[in-house]
Amino acid sequence: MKLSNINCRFCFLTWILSKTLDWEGFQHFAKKTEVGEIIVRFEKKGFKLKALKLVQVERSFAEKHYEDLSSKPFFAGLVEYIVSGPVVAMVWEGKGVVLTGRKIIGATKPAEANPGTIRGDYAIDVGRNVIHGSDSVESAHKEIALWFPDGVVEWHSSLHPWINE
Ligand SMILES: Nc1ncnc2c1ncn2[C@@H]1O[C@H](COP(=O)(O)OP(=O)(O)OP(=O)(O)O)[C@@H](O)[C@H]1O
Repeated sequence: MKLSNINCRFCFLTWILSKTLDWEGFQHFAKKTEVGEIIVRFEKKGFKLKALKLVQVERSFAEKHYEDLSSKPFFAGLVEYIVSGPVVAMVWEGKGVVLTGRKIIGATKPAEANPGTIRGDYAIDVGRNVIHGSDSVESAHKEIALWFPDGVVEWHSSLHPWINE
């Protein structure tokens, strides 16, 4: 499936980071933060899941993903965090999903994130803020191409007319 088939005005890439190094740790994290619960937040809103995978990210891949932040003092720690365990990468589609998705995720600093947002509910430290979301349609295009080079899944939801005007 070619990315050009997607209306990327509505594309959004997000992932959930594990907190510890091993799989057991990830399961603990998943239990603590309920990865499924996080997915449900996007589903309940009415967004459509277009791709999902669990991956152990290579350091070079993490550096590529965060290349725009390479001059930041926290860059090394950020890369360390993302490679420290498996990552759940997802593509969500829907009207305004980039903007709304970032509201669902909450402010970068969990202390400033409202309760009810993912970071407000599941995180404390900025360097462990659990989840990432593309900050613009342009970066969503870039990130989807990086994370899902084979494309995403095109499917039709029977709920579409009940959610969208
Ligand atoms: N001062 C900081 N100290 C440690 N880590 C930070 C700091 N600022 C940002 N980060 C980490 O770098 C990530 C990317 O920072 P950015 O400024 O792009 O924030 P963001 O757009 O809210 O986050 P994201 O792109 O991950 O959704 C943040 O999500 C956070 O994990």
